[in-house]
Amino acid sequence: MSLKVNEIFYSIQGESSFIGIPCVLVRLTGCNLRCSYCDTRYAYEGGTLWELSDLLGRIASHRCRLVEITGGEPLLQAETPALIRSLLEGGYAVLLETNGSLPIRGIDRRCVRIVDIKCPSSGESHRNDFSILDDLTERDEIKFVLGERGDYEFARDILLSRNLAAKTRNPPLLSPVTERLDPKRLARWILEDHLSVRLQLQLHKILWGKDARGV
Ligand SMILES: C[S@@+](CC[C@H](N)C(=O)[O-])C[C@H]1O[C@@H](n2cnc3c(N)ncnc32)[C@H](O)[C@@H]1O
Ligand SMILES: Nc1nc2[nH]cc(C(=O)O)c2c(=O)[nH]1
Ligand code: SF4
Ligand SMILES: [Mg+2]
Repeated sequence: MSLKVNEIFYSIQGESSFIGIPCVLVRLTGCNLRCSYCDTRYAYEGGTLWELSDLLGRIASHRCRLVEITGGEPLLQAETPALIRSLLEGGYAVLLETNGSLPIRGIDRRCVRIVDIKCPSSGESHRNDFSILDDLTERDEIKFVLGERGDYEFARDILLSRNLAAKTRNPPLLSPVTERLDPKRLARWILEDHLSVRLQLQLHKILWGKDARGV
C-alpha cells in the first residue's frame, strides 16, 4: 500500500474554480500521455514511495483543509482512490486533476474531479475517452487547454454538441497554453461566440514565474 510521489507543497491553487485558495498539492509520479505543452515533464519518472499513513501525516502538517491530487496522471496508481477516500473521511475538501483518458468511476463522488479533455495541438486528443463525461456529477469540472485557434474550435464544437455547460455547476474551463496562446485572443473568441465558459490563466505562474517548481 504505497504511492509514488513527485512532490508535495502548500501554495495558492492556480487553476480550476478553486483558483486563489490556499491548497496542498500532491503530485504523483508517472503519466500515460506526453502532451506537447506539458509543464510537469519532471513528474514522468522518479519520486519517492510513501505509505498512505505517512502521506496523510505530511499533508496534515500543512494545516490546510483543501488538497489537490495531481501529477503526472494520478489515476495510474492503484492507491489513488484510497488516498482520496482517506482524505475525504478526514474532513478535507479534495480535488483531482486527470487527463481524460482513464475511468473516473472508482473515485469517490465527493471529490471534485477535474477532467481535462485533450485538444489536437496536445498531440494526445486521440486518447480522450468521452464516456467519462457520463460519469460526471454537477460538482465536477471540465477543462480544455488550448494552444491555437484549431484547439479553440475543437473545444467549442464539443462543448456545444454535447451541451457540456449543463453537466456541471461551474462553467467549463478554457485555459490557454502558457506563453503559447495569447489570453487576449482567447478572450475575444469566447466573447464573439458568447460561450458559457470560464477563461482560466495559471495563477501560480503569474505569481511566481513559469519555471518555478513546488509552487
Ligand atoms: C500537469 S497536468 C496533471 C494532471 C493530468 N495529467 C492532466 O493533464 O490533467 C495539470 C493541468 O495542467 C495543464 N497544463 C500542463 N501544461 C500546461 C501549460 N504549459 N499551459 C497551461 N496548462 C498546462 C494540463 O493540461 C492539466 O490541465
Ligand atoms: N499553485 C499551483 N496550482 C496548481 N493547480 C494545478 C496544478 C498542477 O500542476 O496540476 C498546480 C500547480 O502546479 N501549482
Ligand atoms: S496528461 Fe497531464 S501530466 Fe501527462 S503529459 Fe499531459 S499535461 Fe502532462
Ligand atoms: Mg501545473
